[in-house]
Amino acid sequence: MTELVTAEEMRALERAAMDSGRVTGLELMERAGRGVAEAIRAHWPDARRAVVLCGPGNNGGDGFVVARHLSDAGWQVDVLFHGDVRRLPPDALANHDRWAAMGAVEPLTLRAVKRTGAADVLVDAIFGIGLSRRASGELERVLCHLAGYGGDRAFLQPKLVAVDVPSGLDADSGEIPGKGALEWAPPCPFCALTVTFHRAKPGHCRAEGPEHCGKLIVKDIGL
Ligand SMILES: NC(=O)C1=CN([C@@H]2O[C@H](COP(=O)(O)OP(=O)(O)OC[C@H]3O[C@@H](n4cnc5c(N)ncnc54)[C@H](O)[C@@H]3O)[C@@H](O)[C@H]2O)[C@@H](O)CC1
Ligand SMILES: [K+]
Repeated sequence: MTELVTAEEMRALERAAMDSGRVTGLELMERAGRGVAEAIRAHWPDARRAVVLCGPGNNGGDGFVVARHLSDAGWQVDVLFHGDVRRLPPDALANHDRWAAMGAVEPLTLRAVKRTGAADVLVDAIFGIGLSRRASGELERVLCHLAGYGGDRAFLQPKLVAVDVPSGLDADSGEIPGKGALEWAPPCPFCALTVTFHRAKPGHCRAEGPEHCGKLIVKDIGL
């Protein structure tokens, strides 16, 4: 079994690499997003339409990078964003702005996600290792829908790729914070593919992780 790193160890590795001046956060995000776009094009070679769901942090930042790389490869890409642009971390804001100069950014709502039926690929860039509690409100409704609430799992799962971690899954425990035992559809998508960075995290390999991750690809981002 190759070595696993926890979310905290990953953050420490990223911080050390940035503090050493070897790499910037923006370059790490570029490598991460580019790696996800490469994995998507390899997994869905005939696809040409993607919808990227971006959350309020750097996982969303990766999503904006993925959108730009797929668009540059000739894909038709729509981006749905949940959050306050003014509160995006700097690297995510920079990539939001780069994307916004080439494509639209629409609000991430359940209605907007349901309209994406024609997309070949749905990119989950809502939460990564920064998830700290159960998602609530519109995000919870979106994540339950992506989990197949109402019977759409067989339709949605083959299209879903998670950036770093399926949103709603704890990257260390592999649990879904706040998921009740009797819950039919957890607020966390079942994905065909998950693309993570540097090393797999414990949550990819234990508890509910494997079923929600699908095929796991680990991309080197030069840490
Ligand atoms: N330089 C870096 O830090 C890099 C980070 N990367 C990406 O950044 C991700 C981590 O980014 P962040 O630490 O910003 O966190 P996330 O983007 O995973 O989460 C976004 C934000 O959501 C908020 N949040 C947490 N749980 C929530 C909930 N239940 N409801 C609503 N909001 C909630 C938190 O404030 C968190 O900052 C990684 O998973 C990876 O995808 C990669 O780009 C590699 C480089
Ligand atoms: K994610």
